[in-house]
Amino acid sequence: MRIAGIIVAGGRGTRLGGSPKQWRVIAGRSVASHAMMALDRVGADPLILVHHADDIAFAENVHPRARLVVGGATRAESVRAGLEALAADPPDAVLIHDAARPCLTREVAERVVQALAGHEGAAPALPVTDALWRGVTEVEGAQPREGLWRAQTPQGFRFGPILAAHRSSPGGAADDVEVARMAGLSVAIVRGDEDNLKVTHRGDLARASRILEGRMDIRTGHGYDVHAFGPGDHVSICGVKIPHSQGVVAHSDGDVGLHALTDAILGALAAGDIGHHFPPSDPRWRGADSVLFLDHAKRLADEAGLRVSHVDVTLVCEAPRIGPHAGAMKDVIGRTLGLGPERVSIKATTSERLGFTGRSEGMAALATATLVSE
Ligand SMILES: Nc1ccn([C@@H]2O[C@H](COP(=O)(O)OP(=O)(O)OP(=O)(O)O)[C@@H](O)[C@H]2O)c(=O)n1
Ligand SMILES: C[C@](O)(CO)[C@H](O)COP(=O)(O)O
Repeated sequence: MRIAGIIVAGGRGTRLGGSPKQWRVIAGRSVASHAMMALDRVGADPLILVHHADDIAFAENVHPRARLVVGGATRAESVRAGLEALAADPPDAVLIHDAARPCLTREVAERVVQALAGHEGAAPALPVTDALWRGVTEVEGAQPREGLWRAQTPQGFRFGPILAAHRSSPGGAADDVEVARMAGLSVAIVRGDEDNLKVTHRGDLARASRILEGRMDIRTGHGYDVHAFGPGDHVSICGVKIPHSQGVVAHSDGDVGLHALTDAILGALAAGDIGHHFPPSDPRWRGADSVLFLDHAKRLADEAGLRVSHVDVTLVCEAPRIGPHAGAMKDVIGRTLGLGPERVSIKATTSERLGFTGRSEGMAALATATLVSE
């Protein structure tokens, strides 16, 4: 089943006040970006981001796969704009989600998708657990709560029926389930999540931020490598070929910096060490460019849903001098890992002529890598 995602982000956030809530940054990214990533994780494709006409600059930075669509004056009009944008190449189903609900989990979204197998629509909700009253300043009566639910998003639907329902809707519906029900569609209720709150009032941003930060997976790995100097006229360090009076003894290009860094990333992933992934006994890695090893570690991190956020490499040698090449080293590592120069640190030290590095018998490198969940 091909499932598209629509994230409605066209509101003004008047109840919260200040700049529109969906573009505020919590736990490292905008509220809308968290919402978008949640739909991305369940494979929704394409991802439509419906935004206010004034907010194009915010919307452009939300997600690399976002298709931007300008919304309308009400939530229902914004949803309709998103649905119409999909109509030329209709998916089988669509998940419609509030940008203002950044704490959506994969489990809730998957429950909605699974329920679509047997229904035209499905949506998450939580039963009302508090007593309900009617009244303004005094209690005028009790309202039975049995059979009442608090509606959440994403609300999922077969695409054709929900597009037709929105096209024929008179307007004024609070959500897409109401639009669907008015058109006679069946909508299953699936279990929602107390944490899937809609950022609406003061205090909700802080609560959402606490929930997201509590879920964040932050890992650190470290790596260490040594190579002996031997015959040759250059050394490769952190991807940069530096002329030198000696070379290094190694199976690959003997790049201590990239080997230590690759091991640091593998360490954060608890995925063994570089020798496990690229055995020295394997002739394929003879003279290999070590950028290849670093790229492999980055791909393993991507597959685990982790992003390399920062790396720090310390090179230990009496010579060659590292300083003049540190910028080029940062470029190679930054390009391979998708990091800006402010997130790649290259440091160097001599060992005061002590030990094997001090006697220039070889060089060493130490590295740490910090990985965070996407
Ligand atoms: N014209 C509108 C109005 C709302 N929304 C979106 O619908 C979701 C739920 O709406 P709500 O929480 O009411 O957001 P706002 O309308 O922004 O808030 P407020 O009512 O406080 O102004 C939000 O992601 C909001 O951006 C939209 O896409 N287009
Ligand atoms: C769609 C919705 O999130 C379901 O709870 C909600 O109705 C939209 O927010 P609003 O405050 O009603 O605009």
